[in-house]
Amino acid sequence: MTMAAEANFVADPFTPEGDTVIDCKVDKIFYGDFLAVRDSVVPIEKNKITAFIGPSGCGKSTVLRSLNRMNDLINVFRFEGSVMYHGQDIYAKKVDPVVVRRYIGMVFQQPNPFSMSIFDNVAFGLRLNKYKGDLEEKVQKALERAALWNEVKDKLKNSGLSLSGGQQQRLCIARAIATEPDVLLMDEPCSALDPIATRQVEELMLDLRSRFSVALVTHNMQQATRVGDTTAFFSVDISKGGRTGYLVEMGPTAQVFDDPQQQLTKDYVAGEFS
Ligand SMILES: Nc1ncnc2c1ncn2[C@@H]1O[C@H](COP(=O)(O)OP(=O)(O)OP(=O)(O)O)[C@@H](O)[C@H]1O
Repeated sequence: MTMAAEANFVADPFTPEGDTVIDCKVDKIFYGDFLAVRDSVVPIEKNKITAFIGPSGCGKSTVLRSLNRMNDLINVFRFEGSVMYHGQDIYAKKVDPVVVRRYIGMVFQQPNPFSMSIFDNVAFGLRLNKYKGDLEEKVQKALERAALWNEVKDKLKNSGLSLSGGQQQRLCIARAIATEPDVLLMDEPCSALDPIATRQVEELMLDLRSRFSVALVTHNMQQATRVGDTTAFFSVDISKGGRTGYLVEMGPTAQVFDDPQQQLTKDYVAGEFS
């Protein structure tokens, strides 16, 4: 693809075969005057893992964080387009972003347990939501689903910060799923973990897929092929002197990696640029 073509390029929209939970259409995303992402249609499918890949600065995290209005916390952020969650526009005026995040939860790059006990970490969102049922049962279930229960069941009163990095990330996943969100956004959840902990979190993602729909930002192409059902490849358009991210290609992971439709995707998955 030539630079001139790249400047006007808009990816063919990907139409999944199954149900979608989020239909995201980015026209433009700005930070102040800076156009960070343009023209990207990114559906998130039900009970699948959608991996976002692409070179640094192409807007993967920006798009991911737009899916639950996490970027609203940045005052120069501006979103033009629509994010429909089960048909409801999450950017509509009457919508409370705190409620959006109850349905669309988030796990961050650095494990960030709160400075409180393992139990209280997992119970945090439930208490916030004034959960009236059996808290202990809920906490146990979330820790079991996060594949952490057996390692922590005898030390639930210990600080979450006393756990290893991989355990801390699974604790954060338990905290995120305890309130039973519908969608989990994961922003490079393994980048601070060693290979063994990474494997555990990847297996966990594959398990969680039966209950949740997952959107995952990853730098690691092998990770996208191991866990991604669908892959969205973004690139950065530098042709007009800016650095604007845009979607190049989206489809079933096997197709994006083995039979990419765009030359840019071919080069990227072949490791010819990063
Ligand atoms: N809070 C912010 N204020 C201003 N610009 C920002 C902000 N966050 C991100 N950007 C810019 O938006 C662009 C996209 O950033 P983003 O973090 O979404 O990319 P990314 O593909 O996730 O990158 P990486 O792989 O390096 O994490 C970059 O040029 C970045 O500098």
